[in-house]
Amino acid sequence: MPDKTERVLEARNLSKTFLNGSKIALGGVSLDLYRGEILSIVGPNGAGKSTLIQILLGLLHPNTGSLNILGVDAIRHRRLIAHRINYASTDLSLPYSLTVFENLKVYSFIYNLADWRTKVDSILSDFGLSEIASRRVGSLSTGQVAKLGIAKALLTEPEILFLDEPTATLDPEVSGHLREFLRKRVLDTGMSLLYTSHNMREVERLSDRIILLGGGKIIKEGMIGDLLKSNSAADLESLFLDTVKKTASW
Ligand SMILES: Nc1ncnc2c1ncn2[C@@H]1O[C@H](COP(=O)(O)OP(=O)(O)OP(=O)(O)O)[C@@H](O)[C@H]1O
Repeated sequence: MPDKTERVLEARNLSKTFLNGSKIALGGVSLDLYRGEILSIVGPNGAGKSTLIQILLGLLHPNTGSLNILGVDAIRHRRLIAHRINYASTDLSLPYSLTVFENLKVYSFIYNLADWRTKVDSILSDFGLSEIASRRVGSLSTGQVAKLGIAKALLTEPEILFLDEPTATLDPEVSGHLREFLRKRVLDTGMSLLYTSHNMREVERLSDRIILLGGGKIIKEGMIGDLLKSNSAADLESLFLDTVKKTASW
């Protein structure tokens, strides 16, 4: 069982203003992620979700703040822990002329994986991708490409997986399977999952805890049951809409 009291990520006072932007994209966000936890970041368009995830991934440099990941200062020494983290997003494109199998093979080599064939076969089977292993990525549906992106990220068996809107392009049945798969993976391995989503029903079903961002700041955070109770909300969608309405000046 994962130790849900062990912090794997500790972000303090992260802020970001883009040079060409007129407003603050992220205004002093602090958050923790624990081992074996599923944390979702939700918020309206422009709330700062992508900016936050890109800072956590080291793709953007924050103007202020500190970031500790797996015990390492991840702003200064990310290379020390980069192999223990992975990421998938529908914005990340995979080589289109290669097949599903070739994509996973190439990434196994990039990741320098030992026993890559076993890992690729097992991930293909876990994701129900074996039957389309010889199809070129360019011929796949957007949902199949999204699944392959996540499969690719799991090849390295990361301790922390970041996902940017993982199920945005998936139909309800496929996103249901993916949710079950991710939850099982988290339970079996103690992986921590931090992801962004616009789908409140999905967030309710998958997350242990949520952070609601608005205008670059944390507006609400907590366990879903506690949040619904303390805000007398029937579900996350109504809590979200109510909160967005009250802070419409964003
Ligand atoms: N590269 C950039 N240059 C200038 N401004 C940016 C840049 N990236 C984001 N912003 C601005 O920062 C703010 C936060 O954007 P961000 O993309 O982080 O929000 P988001 O919550 O991910 O939105 P969405 O749900 O639409 O993806 C917005 O005002 C956006 O216009």
